Amino acid sequence: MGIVLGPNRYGKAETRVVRVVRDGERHELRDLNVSVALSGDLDATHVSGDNAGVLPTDTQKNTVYAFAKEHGIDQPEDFGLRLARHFVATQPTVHSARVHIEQYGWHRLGPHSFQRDGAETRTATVTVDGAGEWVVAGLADLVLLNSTDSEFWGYVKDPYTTLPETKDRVLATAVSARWRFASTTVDWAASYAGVRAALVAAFVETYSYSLQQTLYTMGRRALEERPEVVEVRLALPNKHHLLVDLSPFGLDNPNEVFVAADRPYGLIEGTVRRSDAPSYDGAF
Ligand SMILES: O=c1[nH]c(=O)c2[nH]c(=O)[nH]c2[nH]1
Repeated sequence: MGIVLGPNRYGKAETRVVRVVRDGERHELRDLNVSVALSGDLDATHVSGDNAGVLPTDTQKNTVYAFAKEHGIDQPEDFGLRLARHFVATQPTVHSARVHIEQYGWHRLGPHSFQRDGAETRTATVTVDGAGEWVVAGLADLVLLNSTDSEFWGYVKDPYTTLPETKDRVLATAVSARWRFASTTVDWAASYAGVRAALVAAFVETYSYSLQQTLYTMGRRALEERPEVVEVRLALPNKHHLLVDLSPFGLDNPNEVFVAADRPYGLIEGTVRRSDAPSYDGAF
């Protein structure tokens, strides 16, 4: 009984590309997850390890980033067609290219501020104990992004530091916030809307030198605008957007094409509270 190679394909899956179009103050944002799968005359690499016909998946990923810069991203169908045609037209061994794209929706909060569609959750935690009644409201997975007005520099450099300083970066986070009330007689709906609006406004309006600074301004603004709230606890993952080096392809990249890295990520956590209202861990 003989053994033969059956159907096969290969490619780079889930290239996360974020394209910012900078039209002066007003930016546009495209956020895609691109998966490429190529097939054709690829028996040799499987059967004997001869890679002469293999376009590396790393090259496929680079092509996604380079095309995002050179041609921009308008409709995902057009972007997919451009990529798929390119692989089939330029690689003699590739007879079929399948490009699957997920586009994440964002809506505008300001000229260069955006909120990811969907995903957001409202939470409520109630505790009744010997010390009293406590209500903590919150939200999770509120994904926000500023495509400019964020710097990060002046930090410690030790022998293991490689991070370049930046005067202009993308700042993005998935806000997890929980806030404690002074009493149990509150207009919960109005309060929730007010705290949420304060958190979002502070994120959008803060010119940021660190996510830590943004965290503090968010908590502070919620407390300033909502007297019924005494303590805000925030957890802000730094959803890193890393600038892609397009110079090997003769392309510049003035903060336009980014890798949206999912892990590892910085996690910035902090409490902002009224000085006359001590934290009460039992409520959270
Ligand atoms: O806003 C930031 N805070 C940090 O502490 C940090 N660390 C890092 O690598 N990048 C960032 N960004």
